[in-house]
Amino acid sequence: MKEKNPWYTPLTIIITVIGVIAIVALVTVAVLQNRPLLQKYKYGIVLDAGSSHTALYIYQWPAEKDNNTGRVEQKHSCKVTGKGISSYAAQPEKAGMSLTECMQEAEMVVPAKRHSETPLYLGATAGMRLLNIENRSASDQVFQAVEKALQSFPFSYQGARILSGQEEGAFGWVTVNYLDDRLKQGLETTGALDLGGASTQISFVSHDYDISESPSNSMTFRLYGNDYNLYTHSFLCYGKDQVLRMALAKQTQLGPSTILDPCFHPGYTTTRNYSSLYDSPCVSGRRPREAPTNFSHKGEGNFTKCQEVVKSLFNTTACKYSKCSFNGVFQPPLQGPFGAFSAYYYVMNFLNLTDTSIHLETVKNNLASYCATPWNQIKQMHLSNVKEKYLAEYCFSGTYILTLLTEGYNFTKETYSNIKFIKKIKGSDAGWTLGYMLNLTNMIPAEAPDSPPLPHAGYVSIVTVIAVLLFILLILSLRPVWPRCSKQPQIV
Ligand SMILES: Nc1ccn([C@@H]2O[C@H](COP(=O)(O)OP(=O)(O)O)[C@@H](O)[C@H]2O)c(=O)n1
Ligand SMILES: [Ca+2]
Repeated sequence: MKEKNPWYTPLTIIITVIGVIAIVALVTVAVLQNRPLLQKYKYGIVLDAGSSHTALYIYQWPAEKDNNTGRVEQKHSCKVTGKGISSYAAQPEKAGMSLTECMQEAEMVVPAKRHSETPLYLGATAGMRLLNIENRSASDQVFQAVEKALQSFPFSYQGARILSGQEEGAFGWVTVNYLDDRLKQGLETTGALDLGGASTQISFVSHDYDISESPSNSMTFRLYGNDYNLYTHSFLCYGKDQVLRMALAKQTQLGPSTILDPCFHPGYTTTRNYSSLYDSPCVSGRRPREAPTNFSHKGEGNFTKCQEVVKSLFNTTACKYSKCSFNGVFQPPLQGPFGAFSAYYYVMNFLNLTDTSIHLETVKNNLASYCATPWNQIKQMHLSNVKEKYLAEYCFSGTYILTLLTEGYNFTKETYSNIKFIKKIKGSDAGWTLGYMLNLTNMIPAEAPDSPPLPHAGYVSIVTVIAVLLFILLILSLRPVWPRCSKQPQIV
């Protein structure tokens, strides 16, 4: 008689079928549940309300990783037409209205279903700091108008405020080092140099120095499990537009109706208005008595003399600390590489001077010959692509940048090459906005995130193998009779 195969009982067949279905279901759930959500992003919007203009930045990051490992990147930027919000002091509603176009662009860029969860921040810098000093109620009204405008959009509005100089400097440093992947990996950090129109910031980590010498210049962070003692300072009125005012004001004190300015090209001549020159807390103390309404501003094109004028705006004598930059401000010795962005980049890029491996003397000589170039020639070469107002000021701005770096911050001909003039890092603009958003959304954890114990594929494989093993075990334990064998089988 043919022996009946004991495996072919109805019970084992049913169990096998159920088991196979269960395993398939288990693996499918494991795969679906943990599948990386491709192309799903979250968004954040930051408005940088600078002294000269406002810019909107949209950031995005993978939706499932917002808290630790996800990389935040700039998705879009929009430059608001017109001047900075502080210029609307006399008609605040227009400050709000000026933002409309860029905000509408943001509505298009951020997918509609993410609008309501997308945080929206506005941070104002030195232009509003100055307006706040000069006219508190005008600054409040500008913020009210801006707030009203921003709240009319479908995003999650998180407020508009003036950043302190320390915040502006520190968040710029966070941005640069985050984008360079230096924080997560605990690498040596890069210092940040930011030049605006109304203020300028320097921030760097100095290891072997006691930053507590000047507590107002120090910020401590714990990021990804590493501690940082950051030195940071913001010089109000030392952005390039306010420094130009100070330089002009200094020179008008000598002869009130005409200035022969070494920082402008030979042949340059324009009529300027005294009231608008002195319309800033940075210069209001210098207003000459009995000044005429206008003065004539003529260019001389002399780099060396221009440097003397700029140097005279730095007080390098008074210092109550072990070491100072200028104006009695503490600064530890410079350390490590530096990234110089915003107006540092715009100016040096226009002047073709972004290569810092070139000897500092050569850089100065090149700038000197640019400054000495007659204004007509400069206009012929560049007026087609650069606004006249900007074009006229590059000699001054270049001279200011070199003087600030060397006489102000004490970069030498040896350390000058540690500076890199940058605009973007991996597609995102260098500036304080990204660092500000990362901080406010808690996207940089204090401790290093635990890396997942297994990659996704490994997890799915292990679940599958274990399920199959359990299933085999179940079948074996339920087998009716073990054929031609009296001993228990051994499972290997
Ligand atoms: N393409 C550009 C854009 C801005 N800039 C200058 O960069 C500076 C930006 O300063 P900002 O508006 O951020 O002012 P702060 O509030 O940072 O002091 C201004 O002096 C602008 O004139 C430039 O030189 N070229
Ligand atoms: Ca700025």
